[in-house]
Amino acid sequence: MENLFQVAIDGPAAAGKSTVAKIAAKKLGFVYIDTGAMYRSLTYKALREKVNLNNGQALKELLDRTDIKLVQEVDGQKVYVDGDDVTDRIRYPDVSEHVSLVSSYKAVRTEMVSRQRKLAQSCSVVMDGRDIGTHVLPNAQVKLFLIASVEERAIRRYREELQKGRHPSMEMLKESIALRDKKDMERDASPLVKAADAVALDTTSLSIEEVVEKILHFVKEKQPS
Ligand SMILES: Nc1ncnc2c1ncn2[C@@H]1O[C@H](COP(=O)(O)OP(=O)(O)O)[C@@H](O)[C@H]1O
Ligand SMILES: Nc1ccn([C@@H]2O[C@H](COP(=O)(O)OP(=O)(O)O)[C@@H](O)[C@H]2O)c(=O)n1
Repeated sequence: MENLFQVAIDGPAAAGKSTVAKIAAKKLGFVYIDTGAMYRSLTYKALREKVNLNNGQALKELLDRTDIKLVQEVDGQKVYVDGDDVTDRIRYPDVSEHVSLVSSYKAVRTEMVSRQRKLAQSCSVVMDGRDIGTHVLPNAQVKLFLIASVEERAIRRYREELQKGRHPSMEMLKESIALRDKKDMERDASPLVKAADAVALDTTSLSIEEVVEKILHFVKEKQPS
């Protein structure tokens, strides 16, 4: 237990957190934990069950009867809600549009954080989100805060959407990314902010491989030889 290692990766939407976290975890033999997928899962279920998204207590009660599983499978990480594979569904625009509201409630966050800490109790992890370095894993040995210009982040999401056969408007993508960041930064309960001891990394002109290399370098520096 004492040798467990924690890498915390935070930052705004589409900065590349989950992409590099996934690759770094694989290279390190650590477990990758996508906390955004957990908030997205609750949002998806709340929309499906028509729960009032302005009622934090109702959302917390919904969470109490919701099983969320992050499972590493051969073809990538899958997300299951009450046994159903929702991996793709939780990335749809309706979920993206409402997830910042759902994740703004303290009662919801307290339960999510407790689940996230449990997941990190028995194995070394790379965990990404908005409050990992500041709140979920305050003692993580490596903390990174990934940033990139909003233009670059919109382009990255645009390319991703094209690959999925969708053709979104670049302006709308930019707007929705900027709006989600604003909501995440302005909420009262553990807002998106760089932890004082996190390293800020601007990935605007870095490749995925370069960012992963930097993460591995920081881990190596902190790992006892
Ligand atoms: N350094 C990078 N350079 C170029 N594209 C990147 C980089 N990092 C991530 N991407 C791409 O940007 C998109 C958003 O990345 P993602 O990991 O989903 O971001 P986040 O988890 O921060 O929201 C993905 O399509 C990913 O392949
Ligand atoms: N630790 C976390 C992770 C995500 N979230 C919320 O969940 C949303 C979706 O997170 P995500 O990581 O899937 O977002 P993307 O940047 O991948 O689109 C964020 O915009 C936050 O509102 C959070 O509040 N705290």
